[in-house]
Amino acid sequence: MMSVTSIARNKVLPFLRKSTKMQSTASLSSLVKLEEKQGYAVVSMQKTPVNSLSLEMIQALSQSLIELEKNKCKGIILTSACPGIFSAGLDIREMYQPTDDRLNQFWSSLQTLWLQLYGSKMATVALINGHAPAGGCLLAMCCDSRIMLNGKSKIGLNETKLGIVAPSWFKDTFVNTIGVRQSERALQLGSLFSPEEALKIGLVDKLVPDMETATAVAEAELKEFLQIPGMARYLSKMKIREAAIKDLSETREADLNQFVNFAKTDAVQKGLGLYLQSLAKKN
Ligand SMILES: CCCCC/C=C\C/C=C\CC/C=C/CC(=O)SCCNC(=O)CCNC(=O)[C@H](O)C(C)(C)COP(=O)(O)OP(=O)(O)OC[C@H]1O[C@@H](n2cnc3c(N)ncnc32)[C@H](O)[C@@H]1OP(=O)(O)O
Repeated sequence: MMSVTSIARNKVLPFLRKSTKMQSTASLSSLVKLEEKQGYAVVSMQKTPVNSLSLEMIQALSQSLIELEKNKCKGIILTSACPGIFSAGLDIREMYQPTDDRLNQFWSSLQTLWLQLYGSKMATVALINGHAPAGGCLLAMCCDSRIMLNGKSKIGLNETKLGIVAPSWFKDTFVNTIGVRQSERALQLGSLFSPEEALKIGLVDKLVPDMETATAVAEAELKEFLQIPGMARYLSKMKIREAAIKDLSETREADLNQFVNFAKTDAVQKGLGLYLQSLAKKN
């Protein structure tokens, strides 16, 4: 007879059967630092300067989650070692003038990472210690709780500002976090929120004034989640998330084709080129 655990796993984790070509652990460890603490781990993204999510970075995060779950880790704090930046989101250079093979691997790896983190059995807290636009915001929203450092940083799904569209599973994650009306408005406008605004709409759960407080608050938050019986906590989380997870699990190929076709259109390529130029001009 199947246990509750295996039923849950079969129901929401079918993506784990699909393997993507992974880099060796050694070559990925320079991008993500894992610090094991008592009963949990701190996962620090350390791809300078802005933790952009390149193919290698996405795979490094995926690999870290696989290893932590294999080691029966119960919870993580996801944060950044890059000053002032949580993550600048997807590496725009991966989408600009790409080769077909790399673009396919890039998107497929991102799908896998989302399925892993959004559907993780571990308790997950994002310590957002800097900017978190687009894919950076997505990573944070995959966690169970978000603690953000107060200050000048911004968080949100700003895709439309780049002339691109957040895919359905980004939208689903957003809606599950802040609700339909706020998502509809913010997705269209590509809104980036200050920490205070993000707190007000429920995009983050707590603000902290400095890093020392941030670490203590993130640890306390994680411990609160870990005090709940693990299976009850996980299955409750899945009640909210499983429809979105099932949807992407069943439509990965179509979602990949839609992304690749969309990303390669002249309009998108032109928009991404101009956006990259505008980032470079800043410096
Ligand atoms: C029709 C139906 C369609 C259905 C839909 C189908 C498919 C969907 C298709 C597409 C969806 C794709 C989804 C994308 C989500 C994303 O994540 S897109 C990325 C969005 N990210 C951003 O807009 C952030 C851009 N960066 C910044 O705003 C700033 O860099 C910062 C994060 C606020 C930090 O500022 P700071 O001043 O500290 O640093 P710099 O700006 O000087 O940057 C340093 C350095 O890093 C480079 N860089 C920054 N961000 C990125 C990035 N995201 N990717 C790659 N490179 C980045 C920047 O260019 C600088 O480089 P340098 O000049 O060489 O030093």
